[in-house]
Amino acid sequence: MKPRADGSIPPHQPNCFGCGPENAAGLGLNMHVDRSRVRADLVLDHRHEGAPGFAHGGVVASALDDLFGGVLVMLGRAAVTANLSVDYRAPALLGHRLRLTGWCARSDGRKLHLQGELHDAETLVAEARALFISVDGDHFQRSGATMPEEWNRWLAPVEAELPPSKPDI
Ligand SMILES: CCCCCCCCCCCCCCCC(=O)SCCNC(=O)CCNC(=O)[C@H](O)C(C)(C)COP(=O)(O)OP(=O)(O)OC[C@H]1O[C@@H](n2cnc3c(N)ncnc32)[C@H](O)[C@@H]1OP(=O)(O)O
Repeated sequence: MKPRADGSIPPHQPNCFGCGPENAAGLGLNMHVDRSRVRADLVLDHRHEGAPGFAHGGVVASALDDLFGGVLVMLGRAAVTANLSVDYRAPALLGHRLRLTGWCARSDGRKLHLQGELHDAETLVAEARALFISVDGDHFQRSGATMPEEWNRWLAPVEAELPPSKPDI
């Protein structure tokens, strides 16, 4: 799996909660590569509500987690979330166009240190840091589900160091 020629990132799989077009309960993220970052717009609605008019914090975390899954596609690394930390800076308002941005801050063997932000126009709504750990095909075989064909090309262990993304572009 890799970004398409136009920079858009294909869904992880059709039923992915974050980006799968066939998941009626999903967030429907459409991600794309912008230089060394991944971006996506997100509009949340009453299905995602916590306090009245505000998005549930877990939904915000899910969106950032799946965005990091888009960074994996950009990097060409199969990995899973080991740790996800979110700082909520302002309420995420339902019906607003929110912008997600994610990038790889650094890597260390199997460890990928990813960072992301959620903005509402100029307002910083949330920022996240995550540790992802590279995995191979055996990790995903544990579910017993059929893997998408294109995942097979991803699922070789990768130990090589990745260059850090550029400081801020
Ligand atoms: C073809 C396309 C394929 C696409 C493929 C893409 C992926 C797929 C996308 C699906 C869409 C994405 C959506 C968003 C991403 C999810 O949502 S992923 C789902 C949520 N995450 C999980 O289910 C992961 C569950 N956890 C695990 O399976 C295992 O704990 C892990 C993370 C694989 C690590 O286990 P392990 O391989 O046995 O490694 P382990 O030796 O424990 O740790 C390795 C190193 O990491 C450190 N470490 C591990 N966990 C932690 C932690 N929580 N905190 C700090 N350090 C830690 C260890 O200390 C160790 O450090 P060193 O001793 O080497 O210095």
